[in-house]
Amino acid sequence: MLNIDSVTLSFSGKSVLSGCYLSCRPGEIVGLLGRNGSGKSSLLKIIFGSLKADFKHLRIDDKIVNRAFKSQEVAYLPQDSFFPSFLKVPDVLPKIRRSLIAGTGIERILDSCKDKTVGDLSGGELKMLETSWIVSRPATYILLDEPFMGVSPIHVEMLQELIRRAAVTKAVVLTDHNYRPLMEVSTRILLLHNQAVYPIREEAELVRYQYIPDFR
Ligand SMILES: Nc1ncnc2c1ncn2[C@@H]1O[C@H](COP(=O)(O)OP(=O)(O)OP(=O)(O)O)[C@@H](O)[C@H]1O
Repeated sequence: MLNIDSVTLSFSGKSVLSGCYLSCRPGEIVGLLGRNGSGKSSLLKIIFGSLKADFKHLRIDDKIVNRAFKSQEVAYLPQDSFFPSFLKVPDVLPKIRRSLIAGTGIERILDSCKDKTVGDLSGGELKMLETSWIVSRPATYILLDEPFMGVSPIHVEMLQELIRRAAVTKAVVLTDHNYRPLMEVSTRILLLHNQAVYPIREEAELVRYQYIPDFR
């Protein structure tokens, strides 16, 4: 189980996170929502260890961890592309676990890109390649920052299936502003609001916290 609490973060004296917590165990998909600038990416980076918090208490499988990336137990997909554009797709494909993508539609799409470089891919193709690669890592804890961004609805469905398959043995934490697909795939939902984390049980609560408008 991954457990982070008491997260405090500020930039130039401006507080971003104050006493935040998050936990996730294999089999769970935790969806993290929050308005632009609420600190979702910062929280994921703090868990991964690429951003230093003012304070945090992180435990993975009951061990106190400072920088999770060192342990290889946590893998992180940043919001922006991280593969270099010159990388050849056929060099990435063998590192993707076929059992995770077979029959989802992603396998067919990625195989059709096997003569391309990363720079040739469309935004959606790139997201599918990167997400498939990250969930294929041996890490037990997978952090996904906006995996649905720029992905068309039919392909979002494929990514949801990929995430569900990964979560059979792993724990997944994901953020996204496509809140409906995020809510569909998540087993638990959290909202970052006013620097703190709130558990969300139903969509109506997102209206109350003014994350989504009241459509009524
Ligand atoms: N390196 C930095 N220096 C100064 N301020 C920063 C830095 N990184 C993030 N911030 C600020 O911290 C706040 C939280 O940013 P963060 O990227 O974590 O938000 P987010 O919830 O992921 O937003 P979005 O949904 O727009 O991606 C924002 O106000 C942002 O401007």
